Amino acid sequence: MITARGIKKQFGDLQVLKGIDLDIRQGEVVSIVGPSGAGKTTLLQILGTLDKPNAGEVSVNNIAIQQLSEKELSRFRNANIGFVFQFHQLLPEFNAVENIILPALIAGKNKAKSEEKARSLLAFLNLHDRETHKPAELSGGEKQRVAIARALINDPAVVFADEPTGSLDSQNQEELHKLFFKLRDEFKQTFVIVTHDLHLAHRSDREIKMKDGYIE
Ligand SMILES: Nc1ncnc2c1ncn2[C@@H]1O[C@H](COP(=O)(O)OP(=O)(O)OP(=O)(O)O)[C@@H](O)[C@H]1O
Repeated sequence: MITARGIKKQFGDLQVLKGIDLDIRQGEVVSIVGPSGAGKTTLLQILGTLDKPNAGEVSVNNIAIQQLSEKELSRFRNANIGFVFQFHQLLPEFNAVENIILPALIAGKNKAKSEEKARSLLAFLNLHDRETHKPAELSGGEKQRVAIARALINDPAVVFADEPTGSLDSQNQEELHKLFFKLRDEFKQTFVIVTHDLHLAHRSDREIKMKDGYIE
């Protein structure tokens, strides 16, 4: 479902990715682990089409990313890819439902239907009583679950998550782990997760270990 071949990336003189080949199948929870500076986030950004490699090719759902124009790429990304970051990046002035439906509105979907879907996602995430709460009125774990609902609103082929449990305590980390696996089991949702959380990595379907710009 995601194929990367010969990915290289450098920033100035620094060669961060030195030739990465990778295949990710639908319904897999894949963790990318490795020491700080190994290139994990850089790889995630390239797989997620947020950054371009200096060499190599990425395809998502059989679409070769480098062949898309910038406009086609943003449309493709919004429709096919969900993102979850360490810090939720919810908009403070919007409530949970309003935050979740933003990618759907950008994709031109019907507002009422999107709200209905946002509410059912919130119910699935055990947040049915938080629909009208703004981010400041939610706990860290709740904010992260709202961010996951936002990532899922357009039924993405894949969700990329960068340290999604990094700002959570162990109980909330555990809840988020369970949620990833529940979404995989019930919806065949694919996740690619950069993490220092080894408990999560060990429970994943696959652990990809990076070191110095290579996969070990
Ligand atoms: N935009 C950039 N410009 C210059 N250097 C960068 C840029 N992004 C990343 N780097 C450098 O590339 C290297 C790899 O960074 P990356 O964030 O991919 O590592 P990482 O494995 O995710 O590390 P961590 O676990 O600390 O988040 C680091 O040395 C970093 O400083």
